[in-house]
Formats: sequence, structure tokens, C-alpha cells
Amino acid sequence: MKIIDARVIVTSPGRNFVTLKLITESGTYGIGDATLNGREMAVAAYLEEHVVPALIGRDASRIEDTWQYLYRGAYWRRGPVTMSAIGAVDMALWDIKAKAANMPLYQLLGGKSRERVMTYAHCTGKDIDSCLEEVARHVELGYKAVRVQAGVPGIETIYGVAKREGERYEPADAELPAEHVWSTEKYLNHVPQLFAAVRERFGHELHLLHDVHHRLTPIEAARLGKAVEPYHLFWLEDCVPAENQESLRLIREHTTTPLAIGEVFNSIHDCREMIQNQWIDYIRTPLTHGGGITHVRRIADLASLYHVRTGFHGPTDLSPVCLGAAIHFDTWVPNFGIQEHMPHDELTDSVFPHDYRFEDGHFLVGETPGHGVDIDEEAAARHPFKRASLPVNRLEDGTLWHW
Ligand SMILES: O=C(O)[C@H](O)[C@@H](O)[C@H](O)[C@H](O)CO
Ligand SMILES: [Mg+2]
Repeated sequence: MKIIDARVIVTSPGRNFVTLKLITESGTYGIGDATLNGREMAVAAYLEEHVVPALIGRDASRIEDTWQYLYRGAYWRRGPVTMSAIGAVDMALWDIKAKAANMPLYQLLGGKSRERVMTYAHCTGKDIDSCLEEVARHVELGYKAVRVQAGVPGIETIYGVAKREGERYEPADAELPAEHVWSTEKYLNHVPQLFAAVRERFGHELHLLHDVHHRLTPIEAARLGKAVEPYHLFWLEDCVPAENQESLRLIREHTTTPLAIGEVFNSIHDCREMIQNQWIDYIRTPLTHGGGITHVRRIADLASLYHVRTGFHGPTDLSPVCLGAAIHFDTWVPNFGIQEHMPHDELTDSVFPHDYRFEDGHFLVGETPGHGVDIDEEAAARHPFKRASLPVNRLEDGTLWHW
């Protein structure tokens, strides 16, 4: 089953997405998500200039060999651009293999480990009260788990909190990076009050998550983890920048609040130490940025040896293709934890028709052969690329900080 054509489709139905479509001689095709938010064209060029020419004529059924060919063959291993490009090829090849077998992808992976996939929504508000209203709205929609982020008195804008009531936040919200100002002390004093208010109103069954967006030092993260222990979070996410995996040890030694990390990781080597030392509880590396199903499956298997479960990144800046493939993976993977869900808008969904469904706080996998997500190329062509950037964060004295 030879690959005879490959197309890199860049579209912006409200936000940018990069999609790879691989077409075989039988006419069966597969698609993969290659979106790297704010750096989309780097992956598009990597695919177009360096990967696509080498794929034409290759046997689409050799998924493992193609993965090794692109990873080892590049010589320049790892990194978000390389791994997103490989991830898209891999996702498209699994799609083709599942279609050729006339099976939904989860069947090829090993079949269902569960009937449905628990997912969490984002609840944000300018202050605690409006955040509580958002939580109430999502509980009403059926969510069993919510990520809670609120504005902090004294901090004007915070990444991860929507600008207007009832809206979502857009990660890449300006042509060039917007600038935010950050105060760790104000934040650390406020977060425990937020979670106390949520628990008081909604009781103790709802799963609560919180994303720190890498903004703390290890000892500050330890303090936050301890402070929110009475509200027993499902997880505290990205509490420190984690290039230095060893820094997680200190946090772990101080708090029983579960930790989730990995949305900016791209390979098993980025998270190996924190998994093997049991410094984290959830690994977040998504299929697109983690080299596709072939590689993320290895990460999940390693994690399973150390009681670490999956909690895939699922923001709007990963396309429905990644989300669809992730729901198949989540349905199969034995050590599943939770799946993030930032719903795409109607326009995006119309460009990427799919068969996954949301019901009662869970995703239900579809039965269409493949990963169940397609791209309407004509609709995609109506929405050309528009440069958009993620923000930067500065301390009150102007020092550039993490966000
Ligand atoms: O969903 C999350 O947990 C995130 O942290 C996102 O909002 C990322 O910041 C975004 O995907 C960057 O592009
Ligand atoms: Mg995050």
C-alpha cells in the first residue's frame, strides 16, 4: 500500500491548524494533526520541505519503520518541531491502517479498556464569584471534572483566564505576543481562597484541577501544593518549568497534592526521570507533540510501571484530529486518567467533521474505521493562515518571567 501523495494543509477557521493528509495508491487516506501553536509554519515547512518528499513511494503499512526512519534519520532528534512533524505522519499512518482493516483505531490498539473517557472543562472568571458561576454552568452541562482559574486581585490580566464573562480564553490572542504582568505573592495568597469557595459551594465529589502555567519556583510550588491539600485537587498542573526534572523531587517531598506535567514535552526522555522517580501522577504529552501514537504509547507504558496515568493536553490549539485520535488512545490505554477538553467552535468543527461525542462529562469514541476525523479541504481553503502569538509574562519590575 504505497503512499502516492501527501498534502500539508494550513487553515485558520478562527485559529491556525496544520494538517497532514497522506494518500495511498488504493485511494485510502489518513490525516494527522501537526499544529504547534504560535510556530505553525515551522512544522509546515519541516513537513513540506523535508518529510513529504521522502514519504512518496513508501509503504504506508510500515508505521514503526517510518517512525524510526524519520526520528533516527533526521539525526537532529527530539524537539517540538521535529516531533510534531513525526506525530502527524504517525497519526495519519495509524488512520490508514485502521481504515484498511475496517476497524476503529481503538480496536487496533488492543480494544476498549473502558466504556467512556472522563474529560475536564475549563472554568474561568475575573473573580471568585464569576468563576463559581462558570463551575455551576459546567456541572449543569454534565462535567464531573473542571479546571478552575480565576483573576487575582492586583493582577490585571492572567493567561488562562477569559477576558470576558462566559467566553473562553484564546492561547494565541494577538499577532505579536501580548505582555502580561505577574505577581507570585498575590497569586499564592489567592488560590487557596478560590478552592475553599469552590468546595464550599459544590461539595467534595466534583474533581478539581488547576494549571499554574510553569510560573512558580519549586519551593513556592511546594507551598501552594500544601495550601490546597484540604481541597484535595485531582491535579496541580505545570507548577514549575520542568526542564530540570530533578526540581520535582523537592515539591513531591512536601505535598500530597497530585502533580501533572508534560504538555510541552516531546519525547520519553523529557519525562523519564520524573516518571521513574514517581515525582508526578499524570503525564500530559499529547499525541501531536509527542511523536504520535507510536511514541506516546511507549511513554504511557513506561508510566504504567510507576503508577503514573495519562491526562492528555487538549486545548483548542490541538485540532479535532488530535482530539479524535486521543479519544481512541484514551479508550484503550490501561493507565488512563483524564482527557482535557477545550471545545472547538462550530466553524472549526465544520472544517474537521468527526464522530466522537460528548455526553455526561465523558467522551464516547466513534465506530468509524480509522480515528474518525476528516478534513473538508474546500472549507479549509476558505480560511488562510493568520499569524498569532502566545503571550509573554513579566514580573512587576519588568523581568521576563515564565507564563
Ligand atoms: O490547556 C492547557 O493546559 C494549556 O496550558 C494551554 O492553554 C496551553 O497554554 C496552550 O495550549 C498553549 O498553546
Ligand atoms: Mg496547561
